[in-house]
Amino acid sequence: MAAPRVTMEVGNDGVAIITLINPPVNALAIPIVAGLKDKFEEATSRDDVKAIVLTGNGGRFSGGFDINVFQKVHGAGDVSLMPDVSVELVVNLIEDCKKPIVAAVEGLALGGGLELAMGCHARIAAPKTQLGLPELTLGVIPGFGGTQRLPRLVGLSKAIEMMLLSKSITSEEGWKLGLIDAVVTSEELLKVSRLWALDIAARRKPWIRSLHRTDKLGSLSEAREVLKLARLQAKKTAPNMPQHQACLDVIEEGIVHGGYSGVLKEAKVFKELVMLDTSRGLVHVFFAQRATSKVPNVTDIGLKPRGVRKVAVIGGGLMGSGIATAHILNNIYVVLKEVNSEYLLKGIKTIEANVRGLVTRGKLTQDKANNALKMLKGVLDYSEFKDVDMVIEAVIESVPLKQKIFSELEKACPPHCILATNTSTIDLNIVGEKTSSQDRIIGAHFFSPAHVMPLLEIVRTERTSAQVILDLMTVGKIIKKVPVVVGNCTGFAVNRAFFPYSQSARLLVSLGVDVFRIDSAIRSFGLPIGPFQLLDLAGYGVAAATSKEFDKAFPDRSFQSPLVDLLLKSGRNGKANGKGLYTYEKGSKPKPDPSVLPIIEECRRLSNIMPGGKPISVTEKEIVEMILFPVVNESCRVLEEGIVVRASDLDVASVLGMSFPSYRGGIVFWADAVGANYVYTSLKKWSQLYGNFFKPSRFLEERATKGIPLSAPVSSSSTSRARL
Ligand SMILES: C[C@H](O)CC(=O)SCCNC(=O)CCNC(=O)[C@H](O)C(C)(C)COP(=O)(O)OP(=O)(O)OC[C@H]1O[C@@H](n2cnc3c(N)ncnc32)[C@H](O)[C@@H]1OP(=O)(O)O
Repeated sequence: MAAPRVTMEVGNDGVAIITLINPPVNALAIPIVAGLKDKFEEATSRDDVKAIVLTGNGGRFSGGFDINVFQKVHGAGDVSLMPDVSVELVVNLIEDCKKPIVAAVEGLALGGGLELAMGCHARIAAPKTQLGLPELTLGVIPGFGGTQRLPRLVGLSKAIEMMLLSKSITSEEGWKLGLIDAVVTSEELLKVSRLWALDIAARRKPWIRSLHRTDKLGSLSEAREVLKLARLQAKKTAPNMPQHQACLDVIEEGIVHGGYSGVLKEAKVFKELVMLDTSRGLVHVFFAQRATSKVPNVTDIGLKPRGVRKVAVIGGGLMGSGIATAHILNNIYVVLKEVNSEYLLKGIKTIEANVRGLVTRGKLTQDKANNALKMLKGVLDYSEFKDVDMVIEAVIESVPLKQKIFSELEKACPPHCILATNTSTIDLNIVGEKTSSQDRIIGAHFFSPAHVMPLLEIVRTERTSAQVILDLMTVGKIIKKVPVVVGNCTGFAVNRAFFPYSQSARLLVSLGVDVFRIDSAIRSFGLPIGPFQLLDLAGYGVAAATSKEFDKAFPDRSFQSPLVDLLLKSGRNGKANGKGLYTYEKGSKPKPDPSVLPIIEECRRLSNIMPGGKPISVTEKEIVEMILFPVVNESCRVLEEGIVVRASDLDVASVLGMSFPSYRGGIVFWADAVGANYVYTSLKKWSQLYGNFFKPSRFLEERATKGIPLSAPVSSSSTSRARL
């Protein structure tokens, strides 16, 4: 790939076109920043240049500052690696330039890209250009003046919404708001921008420096009221993320003391934030998520994905209907098969409700909803299966039933058809045992609700063909999931790594720790709900069934708690029947139910593991560690066995599948930040006190004692090649 560069061409009309070239998104890498400074200096000093247009090569203006530099800053612990762009380039060379500068934007202008454009004196955009300041998702705030210029261009409330929610808008919306001066076709973009720049030079159009504007900010008291509300909101929605409050503080500085003062404070706060663990975690997740697209021997062997136009889903239960919804929403024709018309109707109704729910929440237009529902057909037999490209089986977890379905599918579907199962625990080799199509059998493990949760765990066996894996990865992306390819074992990567999560929580209860204190400690750590509220949500039947699978697969380290059985015996089934560890009333948050306390006492009596018969005393931090370190321990086994391609895949899977806080970078990244040796010594201590459940794995012990990070690659000789 050619080196990143900035070019300049001066036309006969006296307009210099400065172009960013750094495919694929024209990220503002250090050489690009240096190139921009050079070209703007040159254009300013040249007598033959009357005006300047700034644009990006290849149909994309810019995806923002080069996020690789953040990683370098994190690695070196040296913030001085960040160049001064905000004052030196955007204020001094662009906004204060004595020649007019117009940004010609197309495709996307995000982060630092949009900030460069806002420093220009006008912005012309091609249709549907994506405009946004998503820096908060990386743990920082906009750092090239965005916190100051965006409120001045679109108004304070809209700017806060765009920055705090990292929500981008289209160029059409941007034009209505005043961020964009004109929307023109892609073909006309440069022509119109050149003329616009010349018009500014000739004073036929206004020469506007965004930082100097105040007309959209409202009065000081109005602005303070908007900021106060935003602070309260951010406290609720992002309690553990410092960048939200920091962003509002910096905006306020500019409103009170003027835009330039805001720019200076922004640069200072940006440098503080980029060094925090929040930014380290979020930047790690950004790259980790993109790395999941690279699967050795699948995406690097020249295969081309085959189109998947028609998909059959077997089973219209909660999972099946969610999976069908995800496909029809993205224009893929779905045949939903059920065993009788009653179940089929129920499945179709669930899909309709899923789609309607998105319309009610403003996430889908009525038109798109109608079109999506047209892509669905319910059937009771296999006659429609003759031309499907993929089948996803989503029936109950029964081996004989799944085996029967797969041997029927082999006959009913065309030979190219992908045969996928949504099983969350059963070995895929067993599912496909009665077929001779092992190369087409693959796991498509969705997380509930399947049309909302972003993770798609793609499970391959040693016989699944690379083409089939690639095709499912491609469909996964089309239906807006993040596909993570994993190996075949009980629970695959996510449920396998996280099975100790609910078990350790139940073990703590048997040791005398309060159920609701455990949930609260886990919430404060950053998961949206604690393990017991999750248990209520999933239903006790599911919990009992999955526990059995893990007891069977890992008897040496599985903790068998009597809690779920006792709850079931008392007529409780969690949220589903409104009777769980919490009470559920319409319109109010779940409340701890004090009437479960006798059941918990009975559970402790039956477990009989409290040392000396007395509850153990633990801090909140110990609660979190006693629940999550066993997850780290199992993750180590997942890594050692080669169930995932790389450690960061498990980070992404934990964030997207288990809602592990993204700002902690995922389960393995977090464990490395805490320190493998600390995790190891803690587990060792607890295993001596409370038994084998906590016993450190060989992999953890080795890495901890040798001082090797858990995320460091596993040598191929120690990985079971059969899995990946
Ligand atoms: C000081 C400033 O205020 C700070 C900043 O500007 S921070 C940066 C703010 N910008 C962002 O957060 C945008 C991040 N990028 C994205 O959201 C998406 O990549 C996108 C919408 C631009 C494009 O999405 P899509 O077309 O799906 O491509 P995607 O696979 O994500 O990215 C393509 C490649 O570009 C890279 N890339 C994208 N944006 C990048 C950036 N800002 N810096 C470095 N690399 C970037 C990706 O890592 C990926 O690399 P790979 O092919 O080696 O894996």
